[in-house]
Formats: sequence, C-alpha cells, structure tokens
Amino acid sequence: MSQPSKEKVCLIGSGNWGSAIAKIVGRNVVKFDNYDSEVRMWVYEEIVHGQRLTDIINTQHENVKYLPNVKLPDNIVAVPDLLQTVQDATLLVFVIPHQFVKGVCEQLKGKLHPNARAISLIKGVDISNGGLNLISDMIQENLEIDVSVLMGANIASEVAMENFCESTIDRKNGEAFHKALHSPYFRVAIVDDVAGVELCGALKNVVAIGAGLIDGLKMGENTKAAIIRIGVMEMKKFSQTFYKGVKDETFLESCGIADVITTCFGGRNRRVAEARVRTGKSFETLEKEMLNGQKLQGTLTAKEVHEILKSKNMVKEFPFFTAVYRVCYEGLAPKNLVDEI
Ligand SMILES: NC(=O)c1ccc[n+]([C@@H]2O[C@H](COP(=O)([O-])OP(=O)(O)OC[C@H]3O[C@@H](n4cnc5c(N)ncnc54)[C@H](O)[C@@H]3O)[C@@H](O)[C@H]2O)c1
Ligand SMILES: O=P(O)(O)OC[C@H](O)CO
Repeated sequence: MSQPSKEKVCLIGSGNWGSAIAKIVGRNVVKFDNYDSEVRMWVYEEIVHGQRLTDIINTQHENVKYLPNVKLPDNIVAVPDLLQTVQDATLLVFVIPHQFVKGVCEQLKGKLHPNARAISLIKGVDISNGGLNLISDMIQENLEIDVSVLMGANIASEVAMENFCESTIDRKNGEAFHKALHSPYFRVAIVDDVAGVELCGALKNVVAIGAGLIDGLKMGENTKAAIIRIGVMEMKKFSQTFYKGVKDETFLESCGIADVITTCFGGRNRRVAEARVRTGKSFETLEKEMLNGQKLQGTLTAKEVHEILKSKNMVKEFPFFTAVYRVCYEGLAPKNLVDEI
C-alpha cells in the first residue's frame, strides 16, 4: 500500500517508447524519497513465443517484442489490467499510439486517484469531436485531470542505449514530472507552450512521411532539405492558425526542429514511406511487415490534418500536408509530390 505523501508513477503504454521511458522512470523513482518505488506499466496483453508478454517482462525484465535487448529496472511491473495499473497512481504517463487514447480514457473515467495528474508523450491529434483537439486536452476533458506534454527528438532505441539527447516538457504541470523523466542522458527542458510542444510532436510525423517518400525516389539531400523546410513552415502555420498562443521559439526546441531532423533521418515513418516508393506496397501492408506490431502515426495524422483543413476550407494553403495526404490516401504518385508544393 503506497504512503499518501509519496507520488506514485504509472505508465499507460509499453510499446517502443513506453519501454524506453520505463527504463528512465524506473531508475529515477528510486533516486528520490518522494516517489513510491514500484512503477506499474500497462501492457496491452499479447502472446509472444507462447508466453504472455506481461510474464516475460516481469521475469526477464525485458520487453522482448517492443524494445528487445534492453533490460528494464526490476521495479517496473508489467500489468495487463488497466484499472489495476492506475490504482493509487498520482502521476500518469500516457504513452500509447494516438488512435487508442479514446478507448483507454473511456475505461479510466472516474477511476483515478483524486490527486492524479498526467503527462502525454503521445504524438498525434484528435478530431473525434469534429474539430481539432490536442491529445492532452482530450485526456484532460475525459478524465478531468491536469495534463502536461513531453515531446522531443527521441528515437526510443537510441534513448534506451543512453545516447545523449534532449526533450521538451511544458511548464503548466510538467514540473511535477520533470524529476521522474529527466536524466543526464535525457535532458528535459521546460517551456511555456503546451500546444506548440504537442503540435510539433504530432505534425513532424507528416513531414517524416514526405521525407521518406523523397528518400524512396532517390532525389537527394537538397530535395529532402527543401521538403523539410517547407514542412516546418506548414507545421508552424498550422499550429499558429489553430492555437493563437503558439510561440515561434518552440520550433527551435528539441520538440521542434530537432525532432523533425531525427524523424526525417532515423524514424519509422521515414523508413516505411521510403519502402512505400521502393516496393509499391501500401502503407498498411508495410506497417505490418516492417514494424512487428509498432504503429505508424504519420499517415493517420496526415488524414486528420487534412480533414480539419477541408472543414476550414484551407486545403490550398497547406500544399505539402495536402500532397502527403494525397499520396497516402488518394493514389497521388509519390513522384508527383514536389509538383504539388
Ligand atoms: N518509438 C519512438 O521512438 C517514439 C518516440 C517518441 C514518441 N513516440 C510516440 O509514443 C507513442 C507510443 O508509441 P510507441 O513507440 O511506444 O508504441 P509502438 O508503436 O512501439 O507500439 C504499439 C503499442 O500499441 C499497443 N497496442 C496495440 N493495439 C492496442 C490497442 N487496441 N489498445 C491499446 N494499445 C494497443 C501495442 O501493444 C504496443 O504497446 C506514439 O504516439 C509515438 O508517436 C514514439
Ligand atoms: O519512429 P517515428 O517516425 O515514429 O519517430 C519516433 C520519434 O517520434 C522521434 O522523436
């Protein structure tokens, strides 16, 4: 039973990023007195090599499917039951693919500790109510708790190897989470712009799809740099059109330009988009063939962004986002991408 004065952290999600962040959180909570030392991690249960993934994680201390060859601290406890995971938790870390957030929130409604606060590490947007919504706002509205965000240039496998990188957290309530997430190799900077940080994280995935298509076409680094520049301009315009307080400086943080760079050179969205050109297979098929259960976020985000732009009659003002959407969903040939922008 946890002491009421201690913060109890839990992780909602255990994919590639969820597992890498579990390694950091698990180590940090035992460093400071104000945390309960056990961290429960919700696992969407599945059978791997004939065994339950939760059992494998709890005995081998490794998520062999989503982050193989990385040992997790012993105080990370994999739990298949969502409500059991959040029991007594005061600091909730949401780290699931964005398409699953609504379903998870429905299950959690009314079931949280009265002092629960959350942080979202989820890169995506929500359009389920017909308009543009931040994932953090969606969690906040559904669960009536404060929600911060953390986004950055953070390819999970590299973070798990403890290679130095930076990330960005918002000031709103992020300070409560900072100690649990920051480490010497994962340097977390605090900024004052929730919407800017979160939209950077979501929209860079669309830019990565564009960059991957250019890689697949073998058009070279100048073209890729141009695509990235145009993509960043549309990220900024989109963010500042829909959220008035978004700051220019946020795009210079890890969540901004740094994440665009890392994703456009080393991420899954880039890799799958390149293969889309090389093989001619659909994104859906390639996601299954190449990612072993991991989820692509960029194609769905391109669709969600497009639906918002269409509803606001602004499609023509975002030619790059529109062209990426058309390659993903309307059969536009990747080689015609640059003619559209
Ligand atoms: N992987 C990275 O390098 C990285 C880095 C930063 C941010 N992110 C973001 O973190 C979020 C989570 O991504 P990830 O990489 O940890 O996950 P992932 O793509 O590696 O794994 C998919 C996860 O979804 C789970 N899942 C499958 N079906 C589900 C369902 N119906 N309901 C709930 N969960 C289900 C799987 O069990 C698995 O844990 C995404 O928004 C992603 O953009 C990822
Ligand atoms: O592998 P991607 O394309 O989902 O990107 C991973 C992270 O978001 C990079 O920061």
